Amino acid sequence: MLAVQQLEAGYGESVILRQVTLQVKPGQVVCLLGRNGVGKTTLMKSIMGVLKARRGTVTFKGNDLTKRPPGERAKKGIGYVPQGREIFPQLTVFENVLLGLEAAKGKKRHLAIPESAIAKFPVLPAMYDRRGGDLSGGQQQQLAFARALAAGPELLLLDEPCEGIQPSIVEDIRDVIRSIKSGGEMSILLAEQSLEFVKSVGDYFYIIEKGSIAWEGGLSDLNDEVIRHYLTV
Ligand SMILES: Nc1ncnc2c1ncn2[C@@H]1O[C@H](COP(=O)(O)OP(=O)(O)OP(=O)(O)O)[C@@H](O)[C@H]1O
Repeated sequence: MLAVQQLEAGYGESVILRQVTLQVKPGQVVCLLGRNGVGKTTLMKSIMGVLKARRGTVTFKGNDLTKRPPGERAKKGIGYVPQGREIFPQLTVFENVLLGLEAAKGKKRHLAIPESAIAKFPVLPAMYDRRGGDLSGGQQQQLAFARALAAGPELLLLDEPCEGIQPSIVEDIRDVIRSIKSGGEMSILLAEQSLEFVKSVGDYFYIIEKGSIAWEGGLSDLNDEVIRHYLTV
């Protein structure tokens, strides 16, 4: 479904990602692990097209999207929940969710937020008229998640969704990921620091070190030695 081949990306003079190759298959939850600053967010941005690839390719459902802008990737079915959430603080919760839908489907007169996106976050409708910026961090995370789901993506990029979030909302997010997974119709690429969390939802794991894939494997391969070697700080 998603194939990243030999990707190189960076900022200004500095090259951050080198020869990154990974795959996400239909229905899979694939996790990106790695210590702080190794390039997980840079990879997410490159897949979404927010950051241009310098070399290599990003292919989604057989289409080469490497040179395509983020809006076109969204229309093709890639949803993105960025690190730090990036909701619009001055807009209402409703408008924020609607923007996700518009981004992917184009402006239409009678856009309606799909029930399926909101049903996963039942706290949101009661907050529709509140400004996004007035929500707690956890509520904003749920809003960013719902905004991405509103577009009906086939692949969801989730960048550290649990970072700085209160435990009850982390549990909600875990439940949403599990329900998406059991639905089998969406794939997820998840960057997350919490090992406990990724182990509870992930099917396949990539560990990044200094901008390159240093290890990959299934849940049973992600043993204490691998964790000590690549992930312990
Ligand atoms: N806008 C930017 N301009 C220049 N350098 C950047 C920029 N964003 C990130 N970097 C650098 O790129 C490297 C990789 O950062 P990135 O945010 O991708 O790592 P990460 O694995 O997501 O880290 P974390 O887990 O802390 O979020 C870091 O050295 C960082 O300082």
